[in-house]
Amino acid sequence: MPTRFSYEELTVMTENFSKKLGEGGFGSVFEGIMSDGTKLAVKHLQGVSNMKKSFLAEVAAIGSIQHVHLVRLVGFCAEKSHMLLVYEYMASGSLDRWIFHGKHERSHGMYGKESYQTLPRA
Ligand SMILES: Nc1ncnc2c1ncn2[C@@H]1O[C@H](COP(=O)(O)OP(=O)(O)OP(=O)(O)O)[C@@H](O)[C@H]1O
Repeated sequence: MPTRFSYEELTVMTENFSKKLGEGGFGSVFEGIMSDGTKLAVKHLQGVSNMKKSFLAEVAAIGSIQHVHLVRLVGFCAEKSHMLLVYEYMASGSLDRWIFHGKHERSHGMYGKESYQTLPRA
């Protein structure tokens, strides 16, 4: 099961949500670092404050999935109206970039060998 973090812990891990990685359909994603140095992606969900029950059910379902080709849900936070998801950090960027442009860009050598090798987990 994923770890339950307090909002305070995630605020510390993301240095007050200061490093934005991107923006998704449900809110912004921020870089976080755990005390052991592990990098994380913290997704701060917006407009879901009345969905706490479904949120927790989803977390339990997604949190039980572990697959080499899927980004792992490390933890979550559901505190008052704050709902956040904590994922392992993916260094290769957005999946759409790989789906729509990956082949073309790779063939032109825009990504290093290392990025190419991480493709199955991107
Ligand atoms: N695990 C991650 N590691 C690193 N960056 C991430 C991670 N998850 C998301 N991001 C960054 O945050 C951006 C938004 O991600 P998010 O998953 O919220 O959006 P999305 O897939 O575009 O849309 P949706 O919210 O509809 O799923 C991504 O494009 C990426 O740059």
